[in-house]
Amino acid sequence: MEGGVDYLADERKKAEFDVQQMKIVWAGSHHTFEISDRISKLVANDPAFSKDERTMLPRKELFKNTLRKASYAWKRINDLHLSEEEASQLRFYVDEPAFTDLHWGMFIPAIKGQGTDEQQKKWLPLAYKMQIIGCYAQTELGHGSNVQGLETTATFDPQTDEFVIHSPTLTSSKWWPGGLGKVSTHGVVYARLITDGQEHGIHGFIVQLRRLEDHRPLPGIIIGDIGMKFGNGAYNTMDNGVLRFDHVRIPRDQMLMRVSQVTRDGKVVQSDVPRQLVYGTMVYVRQTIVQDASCALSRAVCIATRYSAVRRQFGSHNGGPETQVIDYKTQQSRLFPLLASAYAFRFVGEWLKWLYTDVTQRLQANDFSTLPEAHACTAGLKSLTTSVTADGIEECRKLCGGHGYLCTSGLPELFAVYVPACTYEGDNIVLMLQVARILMKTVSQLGSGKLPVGTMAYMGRIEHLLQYRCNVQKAEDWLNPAIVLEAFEARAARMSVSCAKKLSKFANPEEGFAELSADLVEAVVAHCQLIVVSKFIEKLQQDIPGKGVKQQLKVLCGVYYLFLLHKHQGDFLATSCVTPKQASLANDQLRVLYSQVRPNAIALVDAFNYTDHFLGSILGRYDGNVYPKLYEAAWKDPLNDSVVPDGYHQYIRPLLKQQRSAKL
Ligand SMILES: CCCCCCCC/C=C\CCCCCC(=O)SCCNC(=O)CCNC(=O)[C@H](O)C(C)(C)COP(=O)(O)OP(=O)(O)OC[C@H]1O[C@@H](n2cnc3c(N)ncnc32)[C@H](O)[C@@H]1OP(=O)(O)O
Ligand SMILES: Cc1cc2nc3c(=O)[nH]c(=O)nc-3n(C[C@H](O)[C@H](O)[C@H](O)COP(=O)(O)OP(=O)(O)OC[C@H]3O[C@@H](n4cnc5c(N)ncnc54)[C@H](O)[C@@H]3O)c2cc1C
Repeated sequence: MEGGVDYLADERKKAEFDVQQMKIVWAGSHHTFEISDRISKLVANDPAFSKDERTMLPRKELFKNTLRKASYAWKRINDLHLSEEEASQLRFYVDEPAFTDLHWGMFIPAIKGQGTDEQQKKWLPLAYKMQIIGCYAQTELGHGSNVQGLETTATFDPQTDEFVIHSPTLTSSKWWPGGLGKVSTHGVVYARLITDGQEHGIHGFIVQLRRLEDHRPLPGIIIGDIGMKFGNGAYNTMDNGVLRFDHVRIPRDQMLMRVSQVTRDGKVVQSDVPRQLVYGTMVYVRQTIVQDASCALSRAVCIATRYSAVRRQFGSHNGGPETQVIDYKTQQSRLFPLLASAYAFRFVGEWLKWLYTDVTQRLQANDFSTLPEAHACTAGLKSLTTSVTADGIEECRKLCGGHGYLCTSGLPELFAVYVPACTYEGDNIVLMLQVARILMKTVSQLGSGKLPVGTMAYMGRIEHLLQYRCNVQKAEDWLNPAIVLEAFEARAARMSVSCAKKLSKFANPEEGFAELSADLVEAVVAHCQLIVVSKFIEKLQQDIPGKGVKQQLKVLCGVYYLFLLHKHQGDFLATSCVTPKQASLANDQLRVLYSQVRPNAIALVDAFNYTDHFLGSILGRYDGNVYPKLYEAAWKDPLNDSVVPDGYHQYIRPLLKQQRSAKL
């Protein structure tokens, strides 16, 4: 803090709860708090990880700088003998998208999830030591969402016991994989398996792309970066790549063979694991993306909340200070639901991580029963949380007024880095439609005696939910979690049943599904919101120590669900889950909760425990010393290097001269 002055000190004194305990709740445990606190400070205090000039660097310099940081980070990880968990926290706090994200986040998980024990033994040690660097090369120029439509071929040649990897068309060029453009030596490449003239669907293959000696592409491989992306700095630190194969040969044992094997004589043998495991890496990453959503949203909310307490406009009485913009009810009604959503996503992310771990353990024991639930939850929650987060970051920018538009606010870059999360790892609408299929299947099986499980279990009480009447009579009734859960369950169930009824009127179900897809997406949103609300409520049933901590979380949970109820009151009214009077009472209660959040708002964002380095925002500085720092930063812009700009003599002077002579 500059000169030890904390301009937000008065705000911090207002807190009605133990912030240190809330930090532990946010982190998930004492252990994770200790690691993230120590590692974030380690990164923040190391000038080699500075981010100050990132948005001003030309692409080549920006990229080289990312390589420098990634290599330095790797050195620190080794020098300090960091554990896997600490190393991953270090990469997180370096806060710069890089090839390492895909190496650790997709290449290694793909080999772990789809490789046989033998393949894992061969490739993982090399990858763990970064003696090879890998990417996840699935998407092509012509197809991303439709994985079955990929065109790259892997044709088995029994003569040589090899696969021939080939890009038969321009549209079969791999396009987008992160780390591919300039760095990766290897890729898990997804291709259409062909043996003996027959197609056997999409499979993953480990393919070496560049020579380890001089980094040049191997024969038959064309490889490069796909070009600048949205925003300054932002995701341009990543070398998203293009890749073409001209009959590139790899040994047979480089097909990832956990799901299917190709024998020496070219026979395809299916294991007893489901084919969908080929998509397993995507399930894993979607789960991490939900956790990442709470990080990105909390970061934007932290900036907007602190700045809203610093910023004053209007309302001065007798020469006194003007009103802090955070005290405007409209500001609160835009900001506090996002604050509550950040907490909600944190807890649902925690739960999803548990679900994923559980599914993985079951898969190892050949129990595949929970795979559809894992697919539905990761797909649906990835879509819901990334959409809300992307919109939320932009809302936070607006909440910061004009200064939010400056790169030094940190918000434009955060938005630009974050917004592709709505597209990568599955376009949000495409994924919602996957969940819609599962929902419709669940509804259609309701009469069959097969009870729905997991997050769909509420559908098992369909009779009751279709007859349900909400019995809220006064505003405080909306603080009763049981009432809220039933209202959300009834809304989700009724929307699904309504879609299923309409669907049954179509002779061709696929045509019906396409025709009703917009309604189906709305039903999926209702279902996923129910999951988030229910996991928040479950969290509150745990023992949460610390003065006032649980109470604050109750308030935030209330803000989260009552805001959703208010925003989607059309759904709740149209499905007769609430009456107009009850919806109005919900909104009354929401306003009460906003006023309870207000004194705690700064402490609630302090609980994220973000360093100023990580936040990367003058508006979000911990000490609230915004104006002098904004003023200082302006002078550091390269445009201010000279008083008279380059180009003056060429363009401005002749213009001014011409106007003067015209006047004369
Ligand atoms: C703090 C943590 C920090 C970490 C931060 C992480 C952030 C990372 C940051 C940056 C990294 C960015 C990485 C981005 C990488 C990528 O984008 S990789 C490419 C991702 N591509 C996609 O996601 C493609 C999306 N498309 C698909 O997933 C599928 O093609 C499809 C599901 C849309 C359709 O597939 P299709 O084969 O046509 O399937 P269907 O016929 O519809 O379904 C057949 C059955 O399979 C079930 N199913 C589908 N997918 C899965 C799955 N993933 N898992 C399990 N099961 C699945 C589906 O329900 C059907 O089941 P039934 O037969 O029972 O009906
Ligand atoms: C920053 C970034 C990083 C990426 N990294 C990687 C990577 O490392 N490896 C990799 O393999 N890929 C990567 N990708 C690719 C990414 O996974 C795909 O772009 C993504 O899956 C979306 O597919 P698409 O581009 O084919 O979109 P499209 O499917 O072409 O989507 C276009 C539009 O069509 C709509 N649409 C498509 N199908 C349907 C349907 N059935 N019903 C209704 N609407 C539909 C979509 O909603 C969307 O509005 C990355 C992408 C980005 C942006």
